[in-house]
Amino acid sequence: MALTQEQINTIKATVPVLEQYGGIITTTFYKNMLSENPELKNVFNSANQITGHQPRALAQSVYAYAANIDNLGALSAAVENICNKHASLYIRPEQYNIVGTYLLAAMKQVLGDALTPEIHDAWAAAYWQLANIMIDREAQLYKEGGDWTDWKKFKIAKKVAESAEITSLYLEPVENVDGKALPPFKPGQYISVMLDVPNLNHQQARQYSLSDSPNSNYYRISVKKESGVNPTNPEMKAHPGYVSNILHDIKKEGDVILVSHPRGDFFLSEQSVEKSHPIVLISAGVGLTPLMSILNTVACKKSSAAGAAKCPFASHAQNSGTAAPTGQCPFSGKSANASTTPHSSSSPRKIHFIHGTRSTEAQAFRKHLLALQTKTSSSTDNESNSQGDSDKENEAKPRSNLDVHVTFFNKTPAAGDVKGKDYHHVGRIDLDKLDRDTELYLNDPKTEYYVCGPEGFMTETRKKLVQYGVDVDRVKLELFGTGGVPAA
Ligand SMILES: NC(=O)C1=CN([C@@H]2O[C@H](COP(=O)(O)OP(=O)(O)OC[C@H]3O[C@@H](n4cnc5c(N)ncnc54)[C@H](OP(=O)(O)O)[C@@H]3O)[C@@H](O)[C@H]2O)C=CC1
Repeated sequence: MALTQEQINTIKATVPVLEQYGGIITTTFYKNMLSENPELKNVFNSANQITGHQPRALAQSVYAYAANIDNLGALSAAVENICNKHASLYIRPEQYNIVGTYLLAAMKQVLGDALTPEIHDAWAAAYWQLANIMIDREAQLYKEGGDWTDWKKFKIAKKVAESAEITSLYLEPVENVDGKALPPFKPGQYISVMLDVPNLNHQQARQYSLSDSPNSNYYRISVKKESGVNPTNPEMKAHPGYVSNILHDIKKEGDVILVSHPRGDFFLSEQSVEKSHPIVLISAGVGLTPLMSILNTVACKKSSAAGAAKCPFASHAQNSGTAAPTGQCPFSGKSANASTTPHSSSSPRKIHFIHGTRSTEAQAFRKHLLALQTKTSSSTDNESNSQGDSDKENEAKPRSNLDVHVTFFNKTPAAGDVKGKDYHHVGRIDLDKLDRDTELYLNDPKTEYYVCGPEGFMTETRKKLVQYGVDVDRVKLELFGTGGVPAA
């Protein structure tokens, strides 16, 4: 039911209180709810409880809700982000009862008599207004997921080290009994992975971006091993990294884990895959994972349009070792031989992959990225290249209607790294160091920018692009770690 004007006024009047006490309220809320409902510890991220990230993110969301209570449209992107995350955790409508009860009780506990019955009732109505919007959206997402309605068992078919700290896991469904292909996903989306965490005596779920283009046989995630925790040492409780360390150190090829349906509101749309405007993919650290999926998907699509017999770019064709799908452009599900895009005769589509890392050894997918750049560079179209790639990589060289350009920022290049090849700029990513027209494609009013990495990096990058004159709608940030509400 819609709020009355009086309730809206009451909620708005509490904005300054939330600014001051929001963090204490949400910390109290999580503490009480999780101690009295321990089964919910499987759902909430324990590391984020310890670091305080989760209460902070919720406080930020509650504050944003109150501030926009008379302009809910301003929250739709954040709501979509959170609903996708909820759906990837199989949150159910009945869990909204528990959350609502404990949230209002925490307000009472922290604010005492200042929470008058009138304010309490206004907040109860506001809570259920939002909860119902979210329950409806999540029901829709579950429906779109078809018969995949709960966690599914997947086997770790293969583990591949991509850098000193990032390892890819190729996940194949165990229960694919009816021979159905894996449902496709949109490049940029993530799955949740659920594991037992022996230290905590409960399960934990984490979201990981899918890092390869969609295909019918497996999902690939590429996981950074978060430092500072030893999953076999029960003393090491107060540090993030429970799940990533188990995936790196304990889970082996052949082991089975639980996986959710792909979700997420950060993706390259099918229309954008088909179009020809430039794309700039900007990542820091392990934030490159969803952008690898976007890159490989566009590369696959373009190679299929150019008539390559099979997709030569994505890992399912190059190095997975898992059952490789044959001759399929997986995003479209059409034969790779079919010339499907309207752009095959136009100039190559430009993609610039800009990536920043702390060091050379932290750089994942470097060989793949450089090979893709060489193979697609417009000047080397179907000619032998001069960068000395392996025979296997040259074998796969398609006719190129794609022009991939790669720029590495590296804070500490290794001895022997060659500037211009192994790295291009020393330091953190700095867009001012790039040419506005030939590297950022600011001269094309349709260029899209996809940004993923630490939150400060994403918001600073967006700010900079907007300063350059880019319309904010063309800058997409992956905000799943922030509940969709980034710091300003
Ligand atoms: N799908 C997704 O949404 C994913 C999101 N992420 C996000 O990526 C982040 C972590 O990635 P991780 O590899 O651990 O990152 P790191 O802490 O290793 O940082 C990676 C690089 O980013 C640089 N960096 C950090 N902050 C900024 C900034 N404000 N401006 C420019 N450069 C910056 C770092 O520089 P320096 O060393 O100087 O700090 C470093 O070179 C997490 O916040 C995670 O939420 C990661 C994976 C997937």
